Amino acid sequence: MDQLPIIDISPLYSNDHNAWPAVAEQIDHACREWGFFYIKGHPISEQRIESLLDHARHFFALPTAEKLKIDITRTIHHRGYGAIATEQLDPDKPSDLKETFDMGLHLPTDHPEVLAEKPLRGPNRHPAIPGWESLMEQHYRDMQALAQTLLRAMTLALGIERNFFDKRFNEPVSVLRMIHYPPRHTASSAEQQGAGAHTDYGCITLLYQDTAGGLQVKNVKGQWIDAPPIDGTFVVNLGDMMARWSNDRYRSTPHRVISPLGVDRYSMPFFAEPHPDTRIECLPGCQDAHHPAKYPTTTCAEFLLSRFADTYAYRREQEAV
Ligand SMILES: O=C(O)CCC(=O)C(=O)O
Ligand SMILES: [Fe+2]
Repeated sequence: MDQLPIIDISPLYSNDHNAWPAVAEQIDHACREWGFFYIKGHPISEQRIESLLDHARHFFALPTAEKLKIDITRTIHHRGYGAIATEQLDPDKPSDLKETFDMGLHLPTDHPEVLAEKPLRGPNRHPAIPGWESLMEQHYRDMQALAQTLLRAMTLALGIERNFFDKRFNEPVSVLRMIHYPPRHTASSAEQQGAGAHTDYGCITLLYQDTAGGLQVKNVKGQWIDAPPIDGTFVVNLGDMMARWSNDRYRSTPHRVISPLGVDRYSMPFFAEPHPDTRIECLPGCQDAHHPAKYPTTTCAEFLLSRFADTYAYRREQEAV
């Protein structure tokens, strides 16, 4: 148990639907054993990734005042720039040494859900970098499609209808994030983590990481193991909402990022989450007389908001007033 599985998902993109069960079985196994795996054979091109990395380097190198024009803490929509130490994923450690850019499904200001001030709904806030907005919006759509392909494969093992997730991921609250981890300069500052130990909140996360390394995953024995960068892959992991949905058949596994020594690190997670009103209740195939439903029903938005409040001090303050 010291190496994460690597799953070739290219059969999911062939016309031969007989090829699906073998991939679905590998995914199901990885979700039960690890809650973490790599995928290769996905349709996101290397050229796309290079372009995203160029844009990320450009954006994070801007003066702080410029980045703060889209400060995430000054909007109710949870989009834009999060400065260093905005998040503290591990409450027992210093705040995270990272800066972030978040975007979601763009809903215009006259959309009924935005007018009604529904949490997590709203317009995106992009920096004024030529080509940025179209690149990011296209990548958001492509990552959403990739996530839904994986979810469709998961339905085979979960014993639910093939379009179960597709129906619930209409107008999703998925988030595409770019992260810059500045280097720590001495080995003695190991306490300072890029991202403190945490589990993800949502359903399924698809992570691109560059070549710097530093991502670690807790295995079932409680040991931290490296999840090193592997060319052409995404790291996939499940979050707490999927653990609840599946009645803990699938694991939401703790992970963290050790700040890189002497180099910058860039990563891009895509957090796939359903429509905010989706009821998160034990899937029919995940309960029986011996395994009753463990968790009360919640909704996607209710659950995510409660978890955000744990991570962001500014959100706790907003809720207190
Ligand atoms: O940057 C990474 O490699 C992981 C980030 C992460 O775990 C998160 O943002 O939830
Ligand atoms: Fe995470």
